[in-house]
Amino acid sequence: MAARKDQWRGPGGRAGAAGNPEVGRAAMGVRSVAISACGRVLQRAFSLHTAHSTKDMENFFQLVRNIVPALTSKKHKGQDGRIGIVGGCQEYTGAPYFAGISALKVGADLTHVFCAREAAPVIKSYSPELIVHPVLDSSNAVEEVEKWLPRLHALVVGPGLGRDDLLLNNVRGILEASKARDIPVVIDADGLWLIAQQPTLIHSYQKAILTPNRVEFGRLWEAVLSSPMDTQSHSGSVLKLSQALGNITVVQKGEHDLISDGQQVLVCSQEGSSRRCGGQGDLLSGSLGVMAHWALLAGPERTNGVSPLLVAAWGACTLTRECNHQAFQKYGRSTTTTDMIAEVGPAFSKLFAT
Ligand SMILES: NC(=O)C1=CN([C@@H]2O[C@H](COP(=O)(O)OP(=O)(O)OC[C@H]3O[C@@H](n4cnc5c(N)ncnc54)[C@H](O)[C@@H]3O)[C@@H](O)[C@H]2O)[C@@H](O)CC1
Ligand SMILES: Nc1ncnc2c1ncn2[C@@H]1O[C@H](COP(=O)(O)OP(=O)(O)OP(=O)(O)O)[C@@H](O)[C@H]1O
Ligand SMILES: [Mg+2]
Repeated sequence: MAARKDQWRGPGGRAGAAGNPEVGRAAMGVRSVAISACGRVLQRAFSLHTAHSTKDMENFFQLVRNIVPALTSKKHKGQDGRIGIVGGCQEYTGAPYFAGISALKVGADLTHVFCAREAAPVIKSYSPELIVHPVLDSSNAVEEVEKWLPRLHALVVGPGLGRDDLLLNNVRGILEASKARDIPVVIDADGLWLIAQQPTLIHSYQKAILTPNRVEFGRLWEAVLSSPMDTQSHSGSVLKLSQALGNITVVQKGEHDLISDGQQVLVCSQEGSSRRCGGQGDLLSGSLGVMAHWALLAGPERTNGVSPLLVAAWGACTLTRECNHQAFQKYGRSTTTTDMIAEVGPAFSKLFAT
């Protein structure tokens, strides 16, 4: 049994070693692929869909490398990513910071955080690198954010947002405006709370990626599917939720990350660690914001026909878990998300250097 962030784990504190018996098991009509740390296919099961060859899947790291933009002296600031983070309230200032700084460390050029007024000075004080807009609880929040949308390549909605109705209402408007402009949106944390209240907000929007943890996944499931979840097949459940939401990309985080676009399910089992400090999901959503932009820019030709958002999600999951692994090697039980963020550069080079 995997440890949860808030779970007592007994003397020794070691993570349960047992693998998830369900991983790699295909639901009917699901192609499920588990990829090891070295990118080798561990298990595959096929039913209705045409398989990618084993070699294709071994090259999954290469697909991520293919979407990473070249560093050249010909570029100007902003070209490799201007990412917006929508979140940050009185209680939660760490989450939007983690998401924003992670996007920068992965390789975005600029990160804008749109947060509640009270949260802004705090978030600014963590880092001079984030551009912080204290607008999210203002009466004209949607217009204030909309002004920036033409300049943003992707939005990450939800880290540290909280569940205040005023903020959630404003985020509803921001999501509508982002969809109208065809901007990719990663929805995480309390952004998922909003989607569980109103799934139509995001239904069928092909540039949306949802990144629920297990509990957030359960909430979404209840909101959009009347049937009980199949606890025997997590990959089947992720596939089904994606389909019920109009084939948008869903990343279920956990001991193994399951990623689906309603057509197939990828499993990311990159070795992480048994340390489950809060904020790791924020690192993932921020990384995914920039990688989603890169993947869509690169297009399916660069991803061998695999959905660019699947490639981005697999890349961000692999990176987050590798950061966790590397930080844990150094700091063990005292590892925190800040330590993981310090590993983004080395981990990215190790996994995806071009
Ligand atoms: N430093 C910060 O500011 C942080 C703020 N955070 C924010 O805190 C707010 C609430 O986020 P929560 O994640 O607590 O969401 P919820 O309030 O929905 O709580 C989810 C609960 O589920 C538990 N859980 C997670 N994975 C589980 C699993 N696999 N099995 C069983 N239980 C599991 C968690 O421990 C948590 O208590 C969000 O706005 C989030 O962004 C978090 O991102 C953590 C860091
Ligand atoms: N049991 C586990 N073993 C290994 N890695 C895990 C485990 N659970 C989660 N992870 C990894 O941790 C990262 C964050 O997932 P998690 O479920 O902690 O998100 P979260 O609850 O949203 O985090 P946050 O505290 O930022 O809100 C993901 O990359 C996931 O792969
Ligand atoms: Mg979270």
